[in-house]
Amino acid sequence: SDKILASVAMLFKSLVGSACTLIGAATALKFGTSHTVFSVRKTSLVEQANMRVELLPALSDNYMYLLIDVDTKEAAIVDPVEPIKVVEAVKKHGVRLTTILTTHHHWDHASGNEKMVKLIPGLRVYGGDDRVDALTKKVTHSHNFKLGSLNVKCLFTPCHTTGHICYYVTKENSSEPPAVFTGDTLFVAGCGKFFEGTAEQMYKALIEILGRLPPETRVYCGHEYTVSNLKFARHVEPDNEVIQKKLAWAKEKCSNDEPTIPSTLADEFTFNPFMRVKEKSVQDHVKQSDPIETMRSLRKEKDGFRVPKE
Ligand SMILES: C[C@@H](O)C(=O)SC[C@H](NC(=O)CC[C@H](N)C(=O)O)C(=O)NCC(=O)O
Repeated sequence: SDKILASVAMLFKSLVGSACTLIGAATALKFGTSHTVFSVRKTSLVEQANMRVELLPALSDNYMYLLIDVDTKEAAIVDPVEPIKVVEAVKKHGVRLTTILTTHHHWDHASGNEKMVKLIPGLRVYGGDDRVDALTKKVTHSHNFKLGSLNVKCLFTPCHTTGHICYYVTKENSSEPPAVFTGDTLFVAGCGKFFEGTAEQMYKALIEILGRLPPETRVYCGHEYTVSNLKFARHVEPDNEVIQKKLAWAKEKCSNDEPTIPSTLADEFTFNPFMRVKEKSVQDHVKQSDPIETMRSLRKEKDGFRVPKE
């Protein structure tokens, strides 16, 4: 069952450790031995007149997102790895869930799809990869569809996985910020590992696709990695005060088991080293002068980076 799956995942991740998990230990519940500690992260709601996004923490550091079109009460769920939590949220909001938006095929994002379609038959399951469970609609770059009165545009961002899709959500004639669900392509202050792709692809995804969306676009990513990502960002740019401030803010959020999400694209360009590969300070750190080589070197360095405990 998904409860057993979630428990195994949490046990695994608690042994490995993740930034927020460790910081949240002060308010954490303890399960099993004294070595397996994880926090109970809070849900939170981002409310706009046109759309609502409920952040649903899942496993130890994943996020699922319930996206609601306020006008029609139609909803979509992004990466529903814990289906029971999703059904509860759908009931709480009194919305009609029609759609699953899958960012990529990894189990911690897509393994809830089968159960989700059993619980709510008829769901449309979007994704960009044949490996996505219960897929009903395989999409490619720039595929557009409606969720009630909202427009959803699929952005193909291969690298973490070959079929990764980000979902960009807008509402016509709205002055409110759009949203982008970035899965494991873009994290707050970081990016996904290049499991199935290259630095060239991640450069295209971060700088040429996501980076060209409106700067005010809200970024909803797949994991709560902000604190550990910012510690790496600080290592890359020790003199960047924006990073220091954002890290202090993120630590505070995590110690209260609150999310550091959403961020905005404009903000990412100020503290995310992988979005700052054109900056001299970042290039100097990795002794490169080309943005793509900088991306490659940064990723290699972060893969071996030991996150300081403080
Ligand atoms: C297979 C699936 O679990 C993932 O790809 S998760 C995303 C991946 N996370 C990790 O490797 C876990 C370590 C992580 N650094 C942490 O802070 O806990 C990933 O792409 N991470 C990005 C990174 O920069 O490490």
